[in-house]
Amino acid sequence: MSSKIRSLFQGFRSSLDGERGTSEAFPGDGSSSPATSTSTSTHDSSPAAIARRAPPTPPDEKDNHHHLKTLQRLQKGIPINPKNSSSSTDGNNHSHYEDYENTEDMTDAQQTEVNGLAHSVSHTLSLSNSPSSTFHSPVGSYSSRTTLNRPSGKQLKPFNTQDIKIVLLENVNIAAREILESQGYQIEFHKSSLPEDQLIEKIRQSFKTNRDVHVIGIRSKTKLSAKVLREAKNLLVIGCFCIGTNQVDLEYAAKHGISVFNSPFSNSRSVAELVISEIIALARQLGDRSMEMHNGTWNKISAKCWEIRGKTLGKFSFTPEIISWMRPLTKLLGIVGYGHIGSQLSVLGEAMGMRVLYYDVIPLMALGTAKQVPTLKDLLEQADFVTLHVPEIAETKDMIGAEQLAQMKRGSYLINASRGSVVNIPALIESMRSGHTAGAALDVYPSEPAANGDYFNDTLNSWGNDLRSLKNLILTPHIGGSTEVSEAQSAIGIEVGEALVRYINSGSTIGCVNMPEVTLRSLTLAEENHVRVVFIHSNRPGVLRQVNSILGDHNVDKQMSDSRGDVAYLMADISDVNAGDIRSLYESLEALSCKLINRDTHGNTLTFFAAKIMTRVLY
Ligand SMILES: NC(=O)C1=CN([C@@H]2O[C@H](COP(=O)(O)OP(=O)(O)OC[C@H]3O[C@@H](n4cnc5c(N)ncnc54)[C@H](O)[C@@H]3O)[C@@H](O)[C@H]2O)C=CC1
Ligand SMILES: O=C(O)C(=O)COP(=O)(O)O
Repeated sequence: MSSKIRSLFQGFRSSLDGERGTSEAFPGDGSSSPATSTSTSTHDSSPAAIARRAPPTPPDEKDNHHHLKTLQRLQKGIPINPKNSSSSTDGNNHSHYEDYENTEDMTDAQQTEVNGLAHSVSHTLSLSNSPSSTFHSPVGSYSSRTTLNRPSGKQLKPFNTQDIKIVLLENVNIAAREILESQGYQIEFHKSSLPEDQLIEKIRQSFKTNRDVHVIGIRSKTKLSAKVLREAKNLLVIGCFCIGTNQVDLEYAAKHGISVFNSPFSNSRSVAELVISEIIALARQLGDRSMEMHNGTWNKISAKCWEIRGKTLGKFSFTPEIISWMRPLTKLLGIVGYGHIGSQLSVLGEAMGMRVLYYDVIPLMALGTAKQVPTLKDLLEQADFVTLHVPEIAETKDMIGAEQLAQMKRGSYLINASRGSVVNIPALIESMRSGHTAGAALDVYPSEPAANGDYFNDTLNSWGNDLRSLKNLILTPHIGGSTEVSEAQSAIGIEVGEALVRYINSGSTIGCVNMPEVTLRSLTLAEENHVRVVFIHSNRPGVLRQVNSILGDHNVDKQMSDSRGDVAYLMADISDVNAGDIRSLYESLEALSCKLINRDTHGNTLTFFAAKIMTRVLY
């Protein structure tokens, strides 16, 4: 990368850092765009047509220079011409973007150009939104973003699901929609989430066919319970266009051969930055001062307002005793859950002069001078700010209740941007009313509305109005990951969109959260009579023997199999398969079952156990 490009990019980053404002649109936001649209791509997705497509030409530095210029102009609200942005420097363009505060308000075509620029810049310069993006990253998950742009081997096509039909909910970013449409898949797009009964109805009616949905794409609101999944008889895969996957019944999905993908860290930095802003805002009671000013009240006070940095020692030299005496004056940040978000926060907190302690259920390498503590209690007793970054699982439900709040120091603060179920809200209200907890910031709630509107009251959660009445309590509508244009939302769209395409077209489960991770190198164009078999089955003895006896009629070139709990995933590339063989191969695998002994409470019972969960043949 030339130094010119690098310095341009640095300028671009600092302009982002300095000028970014975030907001999120949902239905009810007055947007005039239709809430639902169905698009049927006219692309020819046959293997031959796909193979004919030329691989994309990588943009050269000149293009980067231009893209960066354009992005800088977008960030500054300077008009550019979406049809011919290369002429944007002449100052004579009439902007299609200038009135928009964010791309949620843009048309799809305008978002497309912005995302395209961002995607192109980030791919070409190998940029990451997150300085420590490889930390804890699952194999292949982040680097996989570039895979679709590489010239690859033969593009496979599912045998028994020719027309892939996708329902996208919760305003999934345009970047994802483009990736999926470019494959010729059909997409039904919805801006908001749907409650269970409506979702079931939607699945039943989608694409005017009977439950013919192959892919569902959601964010954090849509609950894909067993009841909902049971209706989606043809579902192959779920894309969670977010980090959390607690909204999906992962076990039910796996047992029915439905793979689930998420974006493990594309919005981690966005959450960490929001938390940093909240730490300062709580320490200075910014929320209250701002609210007072909005109501016309000037209330200049310094009582119970603090800096968060460590106390500087200035030019004087102090004895170690004095230094250790001064250390407690440094504000201590306590991070619960030191994963992608927690560890980002650790770096940012230290950069602002805070000391960092963290608690996690597994031993993790400390970044900087942060220290892991053995128990949650150790952390709660010492930290001035406690911030929660754990997943929603049984162990984290009500993790912070009355007992834990009492263990926290008097005058300390609590921040929750993980999941609403992690904090017992009535206990927090009590602790704040008593003055024990000096302030809190909540981004997530046990029940959250499916769309934007006047929903934050006692109807949704019984204590909604109690929360609204509390001082020094920052309430945000689950916006931790809500940044866009080359940041969280478009990055997530690209990452999950590409994972879905890889899964549908090649069966690869790399990055999957509920299946074993299995992949094989691509088939080449020269391998004409080769097909790929994906067989998801119960993890029981004897199944592989039966599968291999079916595959054995052909030549098994390569094979990989792995299991996760009760479910096993086998992928095999076999050759010498004529077009006419594909159906019988598929049907033999579909019919596969094996005999097992199941014991009931009264003794031994001989039963037949169906081994097959799902068969896919890709050719
Ligand atoms: N507010 C928002 O918009 C967003 C919220 N989130 C939430 O934040 C959560 C954390 O995200 P990441 O850092 O990316 O997840 P991660 O999986 O990278 O890290 C979670 C960490 O929590 C630890 N952990 C699990 N159970 C624990 C327990 N009982 N006690 C202590 N530590 C425990 C894990 O070992 C892991 O290190 C997500 O699961 C999601 O629910 C994520 C993104 C955006
Ligand atoms: O990524 C996550 O887990 C989040 O909580 C963000 O959710 P969202 O995409 O904003 O609904």
